[in-house]
Amino acid sequence: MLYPIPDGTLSFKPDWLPRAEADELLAGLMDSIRWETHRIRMFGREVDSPRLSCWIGDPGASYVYSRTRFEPRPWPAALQALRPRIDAAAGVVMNSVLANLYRDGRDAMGWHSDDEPELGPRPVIASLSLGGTRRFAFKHRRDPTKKFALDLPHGSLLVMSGETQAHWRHALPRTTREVAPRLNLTFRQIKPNEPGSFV
Ligand SMILES: O=C(O)CCC(=O)C(=O)O
Ligand SMILES: [Fe+2]
Repeated sequence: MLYPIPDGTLSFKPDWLPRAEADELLAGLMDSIRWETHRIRMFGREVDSPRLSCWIGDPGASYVYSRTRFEPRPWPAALQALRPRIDAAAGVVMNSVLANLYRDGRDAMGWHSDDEPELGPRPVIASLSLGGTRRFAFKHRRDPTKKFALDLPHGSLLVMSGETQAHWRHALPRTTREVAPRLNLTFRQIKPNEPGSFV
């Protein structure tokens, strides 16, 4: 269903993936993804990102993030099987996914927009959440008084499209609450011919 916001397009399905399937996918991906600590640039310094990650995609779908180029790892079978349903829900064909594992409430992601050149203008990003519910926050880029947040439960799908990345930043803040580990998958379409990417 549409989640109305100014200057962007969000669609949110809290129970997109049936419970049993979400449970099975979470367990399978915990084991089959090669989790690593990505290095990111913060205030001009390289630091470990506060989460585990893996860049997965079709050959050639490489991605520059925080000035580091990531070559994609191959799709685990369980994710490969899910691709047609993600594509159908998002209305575009995805060729890559950033997997993030937030081990506890101290793991987080800072404010950013997914506006890298290789995503092209008005990117469609489909975010599937598995595991512990965490709060996902939005803040308008020009008017920080415009802000909101939504809880992303196990099996939910959030699709960000239209002008969302151009006008909003988003973050997954830390929390002091007891939270179960959370696995998030942001499916993307890398455009091989956009400046910034290489094939
Ligand atoms: O974990 C999340 O829900 C957000 C991840 C995210 O923003 C990203 O991968 O770009
Ligand atoms: Fe993001």
